[in-house]
Order: sequence, then structure tokens, then C-alpha cells
Amino acid sequence: MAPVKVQKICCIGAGYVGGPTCAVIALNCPDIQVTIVDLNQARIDAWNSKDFKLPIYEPGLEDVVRKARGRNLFFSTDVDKAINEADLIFVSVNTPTKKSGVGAGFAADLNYVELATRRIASVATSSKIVVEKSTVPCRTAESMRTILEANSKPNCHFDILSNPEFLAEGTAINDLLKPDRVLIGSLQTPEGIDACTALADVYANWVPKERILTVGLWSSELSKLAANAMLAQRISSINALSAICEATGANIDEVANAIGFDSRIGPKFLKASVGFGGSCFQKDILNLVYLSESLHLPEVAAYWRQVVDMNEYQKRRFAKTVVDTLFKTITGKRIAVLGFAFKADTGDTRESAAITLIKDFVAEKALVQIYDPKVEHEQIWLDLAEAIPGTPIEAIKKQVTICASPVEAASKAEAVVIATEWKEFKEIKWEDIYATMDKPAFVFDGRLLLDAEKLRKIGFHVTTIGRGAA
Ligand SMILES: NC(=O)C1=CN([C@@H]2O[C@H](COP(=O)(O)OP(=O)(O)OC[C@H]3O[C@@H](n4cnc5c(N)ncnc54)[C@H](O)[C@@H]3O)[C@@H](O)[C@H]2O)C=CC1
Ligand SMILES: O=C(O)[C@H]1O[C@H](OP(=O)(O)OP(=O)(O)OC[C@H]2O[C@@H](n3ccc(=O)[nH]c3=O)[C@H](O)[C@@H]2O)[C@H](O)[C@@H](O)[C@@H]1O
Repeated sequence: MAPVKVQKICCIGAGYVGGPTCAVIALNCPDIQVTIVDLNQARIDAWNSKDFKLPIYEPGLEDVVRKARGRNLFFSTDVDKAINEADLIFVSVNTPTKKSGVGAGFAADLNYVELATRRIASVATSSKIVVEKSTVPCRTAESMRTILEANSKPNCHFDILSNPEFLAEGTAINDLLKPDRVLIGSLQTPEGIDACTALADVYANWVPKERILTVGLWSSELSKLAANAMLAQRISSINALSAICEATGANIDEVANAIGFDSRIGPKFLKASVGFGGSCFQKDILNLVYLSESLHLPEVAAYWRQVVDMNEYQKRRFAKTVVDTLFKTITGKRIAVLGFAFKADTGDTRESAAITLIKDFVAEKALVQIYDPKVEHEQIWLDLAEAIPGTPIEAIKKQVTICASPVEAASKAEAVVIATEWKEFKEIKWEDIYATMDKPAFVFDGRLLLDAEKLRKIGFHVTTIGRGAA
């Protein structure tokens, strides 16, 4: 049998991955009808909104959706119809860390993947290619196949592919338009290879053929966890070195630059920070730790576990530096936290280092004044309520204020803490900030973003991550 020519795609899950990924497929493949479905009506309504108030903020996304929506890109809550019409279905649902039961705190919660797979099996009346887009533990495709085969209608055949997504938030559209690579894993059977070719042909509409890598299913699944673990490991390594820099007077940017010049190491992902955040690094490493333990490889599990432990240490170390520098107490002091998103150019706050910092400041009885240019206020309250369980939100609101500008956040504050590397924080008129603050006025740069010397000339006391006291 020749590979099918994909004509209709359904994507289950209209989130940070499903939305942008399939919007870019629709943009580049005008002959393919792409329908992105979700159970969350509000999310779908936002994707369909007349004024393009999309549910996620991602530079360039609106432009892509404006070009393709209504042409060959559709958003719907009619999951069954989209499944039935499609020849190829992406499963792009969330796979968070399990909160309870076996593997709680480590293993991926595969409930959403399983429910989506069962839905496909129960409504499909023709053969489909089912593609794992979600990040999943190794051999999840096998469970999906078992579920599909046990529940399918006669004459329905399912091929399972793994096609993990490597986009980073904030640069998602560029990453999708010009990916370093597209990875497709399949069974090495004639049917598996045909299904793989059918998906590769979709990407070949805009991705150079040499960047489309085809591998075995298990390699593909593991490569996704491995890529995130290696990226996070670089950040934990540079952050561990930042602690040595602070203790010795070395400068972490100079060290990163010096080692990054080695072409075997390379310059990217060596920016010391207050700690990595985002929905995936921690979750995927813990998933790898769990996998290693399940395979009776405790030393391997401990090795990867240390990447997450170092990240926790970095966040806590930074919060402690703030308290220690402010004369060992921040009780009743105003602290401005600039940035709440886990990185710049996104409104996403999942696992943001800012949340840990604010939690620690609140525990120390400080008054926290937050400013972020993109994060919705409601999201900040939700995150803080979750991070500080047992404290009613009214009590949290007595200690925390959300502000409309950096100057407002800095008003009467003793310290400004940079938690997210938003470019606009570089462009602030720091003289205005200084004027509004209590003295001595402190700045803690957790992102190596600001010109410390310039701030010192204004009168600030500046502490920068990875730099010894000046
Ligand atoms: N956020 C990111 O930057 C990246 C995420 N990933 C992976 O992609 C997957 C999805 O992540 P996100 O898009 O961030 O998650 P998300 O939480 O933003 O979106 C998932 C969506 O799936 C929907 N959903 C869940 N079960 C459903 C069902 N049975 N039927 C219909 N809709 C359903 C949810 O309502 C939600 O809107 C995860 O496995 C994640 O690890 C991979 C690369 C990058
Ligand atoms: O699986 C995923 O979800 C995605 O996870 C990351 O993407 P993302 O989390 O969106 O963003 P990153 O740019 O990787 O940043 C993650 C965190 O590390 C921090 N970071 C990044 C780079 C660096 O040098 N230093 C540093 O502290 C960022 O500020 C942020 O908090 C990966 O980069 C993507 O390839 C992957 O697809």
C-alpha cells in the first residue's frame, strides 16, 4: 500500500502546542483542512474570536491565524466530527506530573492521552494515522495501540506515530516555520513506514527534507525527554557555576562566554538565571527520573534528579540573598517583583521562578508589588493561591498587589527584583524608579539583564546573579 496523501488533519488539544503547531501546518499546507478541537469551550471561543484575542500570547501567532482561519484552519469543540473526518490525528493534550497515586510527583499523568485515544477508538469509522504530539514516557505508543486495537470498529486500522514538538514559548512561530529538525518515530513495518512518509510529506511543504528525521518509535519518544533534560542540565550547570562566581568574584557572563566559544560546547542556553521555569523542563526530567527508576537504574535516576534539585536550590538561594542583603529581614518591607511569566515574550506562568520567590517573600511577611506586561491578573492570583495553600486569597491580597507599571510596583519599595527578562525592563527610566523608592534602594537582577554600573551611578545597591559583590 502506498502512503496516504493527508487531506484532513484533526488536532486534539488547542493549547500552547496544538494551537500554534497546527496553525502553522494550515498556513503552509493550504490544500489540507486542519481542525483543532478542545473540550474547553472558552479556549475555542478565544481561538475563534472576531478580534483575534487568542487564548495564548505568542509573537507572530495572530498573523498566522488571521491568514489561515476560516480558509483551511478551524477551531471547534465538536471533537467527534473532527476525528471522524480526519485521515491524520494529532494528540496534543496535556501530560502533567501526576499529583497522586503511583508515581505521584514524578510520573506523567497519561489520563488525558488515554481519554483522547479512547475517544478516537470509539468514534472513528475509518482508518487513521494517530500521532503522539504530547510529550510522553517511552513506549506510550504501545499503550495507545493496544487501546485503539481493542476498541476499534471492523475495517478500521490505526498507525501510531511519535512526532514530539520542540518549539519554545515566545519563539514558537519561528521555531515552527524554521525548525532545527522535525522528528518522526514509527514502527519499522511497511505500514509504519508508510504512515511516517505520509506525515513527513506534510512537513515537506515547508521544512527541508534533510531536517525531517525518521527513527523508531521508542527512540523518538525518548529523544524528546532527552532533549529537554540536556537543555535543562545546561542551565543547572551554569547556575551551579553562578554560585561559585558569587563566592569568588568571577563573573558568570564572562565564564559563559569563555566556555561557549568552544565549538563543542557552543554559546546557547548558558544564561545564568534565577532558575528555569516553564511547564515542561521539570515535568519531563521527573518523568525521566521515574522511567529510570522503573527500569531499576537508580544511579541514572539520581543523576537527572540533580538537575531539578539544583534548580530548586538556585531559586531558594536567590530569595535568601534578597533577605540577607536587606539586613536579614523583609518583614513589612515592600519588594517590587518585575516579571511573573516564566520567561520573556510569553504570558505563560507555569512553574515560573517568580512564583517561588514571591511565595518565599510572603512567608517572610514582606509586601510584594508585582508588575508583568503580559500575564493576566487573574492568572497571578490563581498561581499564588495554588502556591500558598491554606492561606485564603484575601489574606494573600493583603500582602500582594498587582501593579500597572514598573514605577507603580517600585513605589515606596526597598528593593526591585527582576524575575523575568522582559526587554522593557532594560528600557525603564531607572532614575524615576529610584526617586519613588525608600532608601537605601536595592536592585536584585535575577536575569543578568541590567547595566549594574549605570544603576550604581544613580545610587542603587545592585546584586546580580553570578557576580561577586562590587
Ligand atoms: N508548552 C510547550 O511549550 C510545549 C509542550 N509540549 C508538550 O505538549 C503537550 C501539550 O502541552 P500544552 O499545549 O502546553 O498543554 P495545554 O494545557 O496548553 O493544552 C492542552 C489542551 O488539551 C485539551 N484537552 C485535554 N484532553 C482533551 C480531550 N480528551 N479532548 C480534547 N481536548 C483535550 C485541554 O483542554 C487543553 O486545552 C504536553 O505533553 C507538553 O509536555 C511539548 C513542547 C512544547
Ligand atoms: O518541551 C517543551 O515544553 C519545550 O521546553 C523548552 O521551551 P520553553 O520551556 O518554552 O522555554 P525555554 O526557552 O527553553 O526556557 C525555559 C526556561 O529556562 C530559562 N533559561 C533558558 C535559557 C538559559 O540560558 N537560561 C535560562 O534560565 C528560561 O528563562 C525559562 O525559564 C525547550 O526549549 C523546547 O525545545 C521544548 O519544546
